Amino acid sequence: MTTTATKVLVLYYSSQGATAALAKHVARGVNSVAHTEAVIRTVPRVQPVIEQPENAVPSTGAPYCSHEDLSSCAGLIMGSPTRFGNMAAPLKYFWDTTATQWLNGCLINKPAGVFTSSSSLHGGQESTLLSMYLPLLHHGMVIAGIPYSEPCIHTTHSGGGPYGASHHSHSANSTNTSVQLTPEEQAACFALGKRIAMLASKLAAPLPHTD
Ligand SMILES: Cc1cc2nc3c(=O)[nH]c(=O)nc-3n(C[C@H](O)[C@H](O)[C@H](O)COP(=O)(O)O)c2cc1C
Repeated sequence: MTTTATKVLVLYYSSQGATAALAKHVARGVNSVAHTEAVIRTVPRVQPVIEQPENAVPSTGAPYCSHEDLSSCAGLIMGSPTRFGNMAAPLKYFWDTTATQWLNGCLINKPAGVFTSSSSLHGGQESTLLSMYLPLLHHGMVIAGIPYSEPCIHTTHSGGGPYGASHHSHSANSTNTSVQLTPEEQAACFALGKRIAMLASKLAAPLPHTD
């Protein structure tokens, strides 16, 4: 990570690996923009207190997101599995710890986008994407989806739409998720990452001086 790069936070939760696969392609899109770098972060599972709490550092995969990651990013792209048409509890729990960041306004005017994975095609991808917008709007972020100028949005037969990137994991039961993304799903992730990175670069640029 160079100190001059514009950082775009790719924040996701994934239990079976599909949303993690989407995050990699989103990050690829972010990194395709000059002087912009993806910072990939996850969040711990939420567990009942009678169970063993998570370790402070994950044994594999992306590091856990810190509040410093929020304040230092120039843009944010959030991904969650669809859980009953909504974002997964670990991400909601993370946002519930961000009252200080809401008060100090560290995310205001920064661009944000979202992505999801669901097992059924009409099982709530769009409602999940919209549910993820809510905390981002409360934090004052500028929401951006995927425009119809992207060919993948027209040709996809599974995930990807104007609300954000997505994946149809096809599993009949939620324990057998497919992480194989179609070319259109990959393209939608890339387009979303690239768009948020371009917006972050522009919005992070110093404003012209006026008297
Ligand atoms: C508690 C729970 C609720 C779920 N709710 C939905 C749902 O509403 N609609 C749907 O299509 N899939 C639902 N799923 C399936 C997951 O969204 C799907 O398997 C997804 O691809 C998992 O992503 P991951 O591999 O990143 O964990 C649910 C899974 C679980 C465990």
